[in-house]
Amino acid sequence: MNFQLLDTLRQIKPVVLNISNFVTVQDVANGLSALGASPIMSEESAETEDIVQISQAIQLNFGAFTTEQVAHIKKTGQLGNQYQLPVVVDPVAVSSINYRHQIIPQLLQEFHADIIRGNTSEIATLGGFSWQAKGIDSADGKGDRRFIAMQTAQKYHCIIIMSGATDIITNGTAVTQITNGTPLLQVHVGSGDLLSSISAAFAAVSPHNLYQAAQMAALVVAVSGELAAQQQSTLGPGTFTAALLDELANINIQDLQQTAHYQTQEENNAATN
Ligand SMILES: Nc1ncnc2c1ncn2[C@@H]1O[C@H](COP(=O)(O)OP(=O)(O)OP(=O)(O)O)[C@@H](O)[C@H]1O
Ligand SMILES: Cc1ncsc1CCO
Ligand SMILES: [Mg+2]
Repeated sequence: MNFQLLDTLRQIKPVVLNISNFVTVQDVANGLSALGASPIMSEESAETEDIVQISQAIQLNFGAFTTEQVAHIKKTGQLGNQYQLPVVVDPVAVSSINYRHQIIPQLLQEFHADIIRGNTSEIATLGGFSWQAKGIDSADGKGDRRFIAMQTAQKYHCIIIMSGATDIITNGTAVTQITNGTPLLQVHVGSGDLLSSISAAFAAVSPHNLYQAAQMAALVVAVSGELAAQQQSTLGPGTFTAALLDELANINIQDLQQTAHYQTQEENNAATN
């Protein structure tokens, strides 16, 4: 785990281009900004290439798209690949809605996603596994989440972040499991979207080691949520939202080291298991 990436992110303040959904766009912008990155959002295809040229990473959220936005996402993803920026995809509700189940795998053929971040059912669906979902949320299911995440990473040649009470990060061979967090993150709509955008911010400052970027993104969100839930001022989902933003701004390497609960399995071991 490369904790130093947190300070690097704050020094560089990478510009992260987000195609966000209209539900969580402000959470994503404010969360990125609180952490120390520089968010920019856009819905206009005519300006996409200009914005890609001033960005250090791209996050494409498939939360609520129109036909025009599908074309915009495709163009942005392709330009991201062309300009060699890390591209993060969030396949919101791909498991629950047939239309998305058709469109999202197609989009993933049109450009390469470097990191895909989704909940268990979203990642399982992309990987070709079945897992119950309820709207935007994952539902209970039986299966080996670690195996599903690894297979999906191999299928898409990317890093997978499968979020949940335990976050699983994998490049297809090495695996990290993070058990930090709080059920309030699950209640807060958009904490997954925020994690996806923060993954892009870390990818921007660790472009040659996206696995480390994904590890840090998942750890920072989970630990910030856990510490926010412990604040005396946190009474429920409303106050949690404010406390989460404060924690994202205040969290430092020492907090992470003291609070982190994770296990890693490196490539050599993973290959034999
Ligand atoms: N039961 C839980 N306990 C602790 N942390 C959780 C729990 N469920 C989710 N989290 C944390 O919440 C964050 C978002 O993960 P989640 O799987 O809820 O994403 P999501 O379903 O895509 O969310 P959304 O669609 O609302 O953006 C992650 O940091 C994850 O660790
Ligand atoms: C609630 C909701 N509906 C479409 S996107 C979204 C936010 C989670 O991504
Ligand atoms: Mg989601």
